[in-house]
Amino acid sequence: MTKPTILVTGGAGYIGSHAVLALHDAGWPVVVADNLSNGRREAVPEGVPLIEVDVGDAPAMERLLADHPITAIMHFAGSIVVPESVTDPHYYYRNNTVASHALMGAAMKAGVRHILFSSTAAAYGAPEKVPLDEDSATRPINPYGWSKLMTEQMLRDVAATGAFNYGVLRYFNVAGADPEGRSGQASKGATHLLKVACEAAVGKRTHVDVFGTDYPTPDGTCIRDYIHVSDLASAHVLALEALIANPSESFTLNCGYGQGTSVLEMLDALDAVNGTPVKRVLGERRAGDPPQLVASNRRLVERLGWQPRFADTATIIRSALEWERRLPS
Ligand SMILES: NC(=O)c1ccc[n+]([C@@H]2O[C@H](COP(=O)([O-])OP(=O)(O)OC[C@H]3O[C@@H](n4cnc5c(N)ncnc54)[C@H](O)[C@@H]3O)[C@@H](O)[C@H]2O)c1
Ligand SMILES: O=c1ccn([C@@H]2O[C@H](COP(=O)(O)OP(=O)(O)O[C@H]3O[C@H](CO)[C@@H](O)[C@H](O)[C@H]3O)[C@@H](O)[C@H]2O)c(=O)[nH]1
Repeated sequence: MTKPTILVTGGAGYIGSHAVLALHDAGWPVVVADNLSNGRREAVPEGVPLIEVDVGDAPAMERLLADHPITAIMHFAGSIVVPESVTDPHYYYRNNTVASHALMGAAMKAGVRHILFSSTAAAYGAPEKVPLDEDSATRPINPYGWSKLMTEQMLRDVAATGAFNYGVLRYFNVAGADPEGRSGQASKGATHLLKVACEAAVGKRTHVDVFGTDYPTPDGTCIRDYIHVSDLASAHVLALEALIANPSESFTLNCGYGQGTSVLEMLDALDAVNGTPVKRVLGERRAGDPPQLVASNRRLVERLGWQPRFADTATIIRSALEWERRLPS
């Protein structure tokens, strides 16, 4: 039986492109909507239509949804850098919350039945204890987290009217690259720890700054739960199948492995994989960083039957490093 067509917003970006690969590999017809503000045309596989459009442009999205028979939307498009959200909150609310509102309106007009949304561990703020389950308090400490949490709330309220069902996936720190080398993180001026560290490891940067060494953690640096992007992509395919199979049910699920790694542990692990140490410069804290974020993934595993394949930190690092070596400067 032919599978229904899925619209992937932000499908030319890092995580979205891996979801497109996972969908494509599993035989789902896909259409990508991306304004290429941080995405790359080459990240979209041949044969997958890429429509260059801003998801906040409601009339344009209505036209797109009239032109393509879309059953479900995976909504990745948005702005992603926590400290940037602190310096330019207005932009973050516009590109994340307001644009999602516009997309939702277009989806309702077109009768789209399912929406899967990229949310974030930043919704939990600076939790006192980890691991975090989905019922943990949501008190963001930066505008990025709020911009996503507000979108979650809109989805919840609109879905309650019966317009569609939704899945909210709260990703913890996404890292690594497609094991087959077809995609990876490629944006210029990247700020994510492993990406920056891999750039330093292959000589594209001189060093890695360690932002803060006085956090209340064992080695003083922030702890995060790094999840391989391809394991996250497979969670998306399972979540999509669940939304379609149970149209009256919506869900919110953490996506992480439940293992915390500090900044220094990550850099040590990279040095071990790479064989030569990357220069570290210990510095001040960065704005908006919570000390630790670690997921409980019990609900994701139980509800979707998710089985991660790349949870080993060295595996994540190896894939990121291989991708970085092949990526032109
Ligand atoms: N990377 C992480 O660790 C992480 C963690 C939690 C949540 N997320 C969320 O996952 C999603 C994807 O993140 P990513 O890391 O792949 O980032 P990315 O920047 O690589 O991908 C985002 C894509 O969306 C596009 N885009 C941005 N604004 C748009 C708009 N208004 N209209 C159309 N396209 C637009 C960009 O061009 C880009 O291709 C984001 O919503 C992000 O908030 C990421
Ligand atoms: O050059 C760097 C970059 C980062 N860090 C630290 O490394 C940790 C992780 O930072 P980063 O990789 O930038 O990710 P986060 O700020 O934790 O945010 C990511 O992870 C969140 C979920 O936890 C997502 O919501 C965000 O979109 C995504 O950018 C933080 O303690 C940073 O201070 C450094 O010390 N040096």
